[in-house]
Amino acid sequence: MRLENKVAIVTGGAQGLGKAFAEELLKKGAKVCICDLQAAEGRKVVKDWQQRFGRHSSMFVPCDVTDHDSFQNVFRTTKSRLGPIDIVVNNAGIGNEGDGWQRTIHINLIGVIEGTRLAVMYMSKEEGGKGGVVVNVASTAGLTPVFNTPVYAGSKYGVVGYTRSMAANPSIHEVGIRFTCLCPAYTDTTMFKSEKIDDLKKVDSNDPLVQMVMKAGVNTIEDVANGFMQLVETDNNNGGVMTVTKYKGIQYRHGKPLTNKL
Ligand SMILES: NC(=O)C1=CN([C@@H]2O[C@H](COP(=O)(O)OP(=O)(O)OC[C@H]3O[C@@H](n4cnc5c(N)ncnc54)[C@H](O)[C@@H]3O)[C@@H](O)[C@H]2O)C=CC1
Ligand SMILES: CCCCC/C=C\C=C\C(=O)C/C=C\C/C=C\CCCC(=O)O
Repeated sequence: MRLENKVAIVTGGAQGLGKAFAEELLKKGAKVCICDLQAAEGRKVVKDWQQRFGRHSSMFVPCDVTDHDSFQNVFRTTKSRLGPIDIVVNNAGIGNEGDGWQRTIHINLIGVIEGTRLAVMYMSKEEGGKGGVVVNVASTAGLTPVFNTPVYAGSKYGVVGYTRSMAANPSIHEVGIRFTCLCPAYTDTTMFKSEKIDDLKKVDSNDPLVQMVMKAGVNTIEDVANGFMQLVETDNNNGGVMTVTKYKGIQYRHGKPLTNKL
């Protein structure tokens, strides 16, 4: 897909991976709407982008992806201000495990399903849209057991299964949307830093969590953004599940993408 003048929505785009994904799209000439719970940060980021990429390059809409009306408003506003939507990146995610674990499922899995359904409503050729690509951000925790975060891992397994099943639709050519899944391993963002692995390492470098992180390595944000851009720009990867790990780089999992005909 050529990105010049394409219109993208990135959820959870005020910081971390979502912000980096949006910025890479802007560098290639796309127009981007980021949405996020963090309104002040989101507005600040967009103000900077408008100076660097042009006044009409980007916009921020406050949104909680667990709130249907608020999420639908993002799609409505993006279409009316930037034009028909081509790319949807369902990236917003959290890692609550104890009290509040249900919110992890609501944001990480139900929020992604909600965003994908809205993408189909706005982008499907069967609904008068232009087609395009959906990137659902899961994790390697959606492909391999992670003992310390079972709810988070369960939410991400759900994202992988849901996305692959959407891609397996026999009428995919009429829909005209590629459904893809991005699965990074540990990546150096606020979410990862909140795990305080370095502190844990000082106390006990044999701790099983420390061992797991050391084995997997820690991606830079740029490593993952490179994989993201490859997923978006490659036209024949419907159903593709891409992992990005420090020790093996960018790989497609589950063998070949389900169909390469879109
Ligand atoms: N950092 C890591 O090690 C990895 C992260 N991921 C996934 O990548 C995605 C992005 O994570 P990071 O950038 O690391 O995290 P982050 O915590 O830096 O950024 C997440 C963003 O999502 C927003 N957000 C959270 N809940 C929201 C909601 N209900 N509605 C709208 N926005 C909401 C936050 O305000 C924040 O701006 C997540 O889905 C995460 O699970 C996947 C693998 C590894
Ligand atoms: C309560 C959950 C908080 C965790 C949030 C912090 C970081 C998120 C990281 C991930 O999503 C990645 C998680 C696990 C990776 C696990 C193993 C990597 C193995 C890679 C491989 O097998 O190739």
